Amino acid sequence: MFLTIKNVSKSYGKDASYTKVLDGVDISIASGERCIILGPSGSGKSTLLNVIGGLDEVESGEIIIDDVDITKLNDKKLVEYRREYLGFIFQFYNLVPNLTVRENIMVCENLAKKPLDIRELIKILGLEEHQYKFPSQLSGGQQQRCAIARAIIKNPKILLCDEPTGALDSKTAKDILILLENINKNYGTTIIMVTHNTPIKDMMDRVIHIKNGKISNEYVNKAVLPAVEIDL
Ligand SMILES: Nc1ncnc2c1ncn2[C@@H]1O[C@H](COP(=O)(O)OP(=O)(O)OP(=O)(O)O)[C@@H](O)[C@H]1O
Repeated sequence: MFLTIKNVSKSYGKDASYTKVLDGVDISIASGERCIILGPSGSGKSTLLNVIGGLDEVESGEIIIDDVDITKLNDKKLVEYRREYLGFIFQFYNLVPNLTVRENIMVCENLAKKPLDIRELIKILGLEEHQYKFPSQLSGGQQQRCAIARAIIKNPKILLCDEPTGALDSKTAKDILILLENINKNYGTTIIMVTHNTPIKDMMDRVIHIKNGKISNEYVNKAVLPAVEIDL
């Protein structure tokens, strides 16, 4: 498998404040797969995404990507891994406010070994007419499209999405899902998404439910719906 999470555990705090957040999590994800992680609030979804993203350390277990256990990497190697393999999208865009849309994307383009063509990406994401605007001059959906462009410009193998549609109305959310579907098709990007928006599961290949830090249910979707047919 391309990405294998083996017996990963993590906890926070000590004594009375001790919380086991991830408890022996095992997941395997193929390259180019679209995977959704669902679960109640506080079940450990974001923590799981953060450990895959190397933003948070595991307590025990392994996270193996292309045969490399990233939990064993030193800081320098971890930065390289993030740079080469990962793109992140969050609920609240996290754009640099005093840079234009194009400049926000260029910051990440400059860090990449083999970036995608910025003009093509701006076009695919429908940002041509907005590229010289600042984030404060954009709607939420436009800001999220810019955040996607910024995450994708370096052509990462894995796109980690934490509630990417959480701040958007249902029409704009669907537009974003269609874009993510296109990116997965065009570039073969593996997508791992955490969300409370359950209907999104119907457009994903692998569905994982997490409860109290454990996988409570996991299956591969037999009939995946196109994003345009998702009823949000
Ligand atoms: N830095 C931290 N220090 C202490 N506890 C933490 C920390 N980060 C997360 N937690 C705890 O870990 C648990 C899981 O948090 P996490 O954010 O992964 O859940 P989640 O499933 O993503 O929740 P939500 O759907 O509400 O975003 C929660 O009980 C949370 O309070």
